[in-house]
Amino acid sequence: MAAAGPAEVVVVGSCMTDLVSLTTRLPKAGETIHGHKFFIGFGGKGANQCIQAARLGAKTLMICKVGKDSFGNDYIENFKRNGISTDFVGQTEDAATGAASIIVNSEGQNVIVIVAGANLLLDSEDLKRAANAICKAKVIICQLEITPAISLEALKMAYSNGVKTLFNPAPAHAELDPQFYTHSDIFCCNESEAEILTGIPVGSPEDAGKVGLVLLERGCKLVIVTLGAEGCVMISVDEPIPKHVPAGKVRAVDTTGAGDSFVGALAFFMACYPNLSMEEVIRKSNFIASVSVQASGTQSSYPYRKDLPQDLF
Ligand SMILES: Nc1ncnc2c1ncn2[C@@H]1O[C@H](COP(=O)(O)OP(=O)(O)OP(=O)(O)O)[C@@H](O)[C@H]1O
Ligand SMILES: [K+]
Repeated sequence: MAAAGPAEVVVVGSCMTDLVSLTTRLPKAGETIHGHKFFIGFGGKGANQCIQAARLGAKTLMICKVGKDSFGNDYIENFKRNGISTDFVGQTEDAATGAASIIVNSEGQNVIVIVAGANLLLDSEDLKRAANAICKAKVIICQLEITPAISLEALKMAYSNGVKTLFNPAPAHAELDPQFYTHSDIFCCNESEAEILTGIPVGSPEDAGKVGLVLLERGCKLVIVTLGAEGCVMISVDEPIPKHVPAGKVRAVDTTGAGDSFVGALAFFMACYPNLSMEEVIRKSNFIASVSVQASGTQSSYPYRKDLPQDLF
């Protein structure tokens, strides 16, 4: 269980239950087919990032909303098992816990339906109740799987109290409120999000550097563009020359959830090792995320501190 005292990493974001069916092919409209395997997974970008930060040893707190249903109860248990404070996990009767129904065929192609449900009912009142925790955190993480105005409100609350803000604009919206840029200490996106936000297609570290410059001009303090197996590119107001931080070579078996592992690790190292340079924080986060791609599933692939090389800490 987490120790007493304020949480170091606070996440304001989503929880989703993944309902996954494996089939040989995807069904056509109106068709019923039989799959060969079904499993339920814990997902949602906010929760994933919180779980990774907690498994590395940060004192974490989740601010989110689930339904008053069995998926919601199970999700709260999942947070508790990972040592995450659930004081501000609300349960509503007005919507179901967020769910992603996923069908994957034998070629690995998928169709996905997401019903955000209770995630969209997280509101200003919920943030006000958690204001003390937000303002005492070392790092706050927000994404876009809840109502964007609520993410922005949380970022502003944290920013105005000197809490480091880490914003992950996922899933990307082309018309992002410009205040997201000016209230992000760290703005971390992947290649496709980078393209949606800037119109610059990203296929190389050079392209990522161009994106970084555009996002600095929009007001971010430090931009990270993740590049899958290539690691990522960072650029900051203090050092406005793009720097490629490569990831180690590994045998990837399932890259699902790598981006959230990376963001959770970033928050952990920023909160718990404030004297590390950002380049070192990013190098270590690349390593953590590269461990996650060597195991299947999302949260199920996220490493625990005890299983990692101890020179990371
Ligand atoms: N094949 C890989 N080998 C090593 N590291 C990887 C690999 N794929 C991803 N990573 C690590 O994970 C980080 C995030 O990956 P990526 O840029 O693919 O994020 P993403 O597109 O948001 O991922 P996803 O949507 O699959 O969660 C990378 O910066 C890198 O550190
Ligand atoms: K994985």
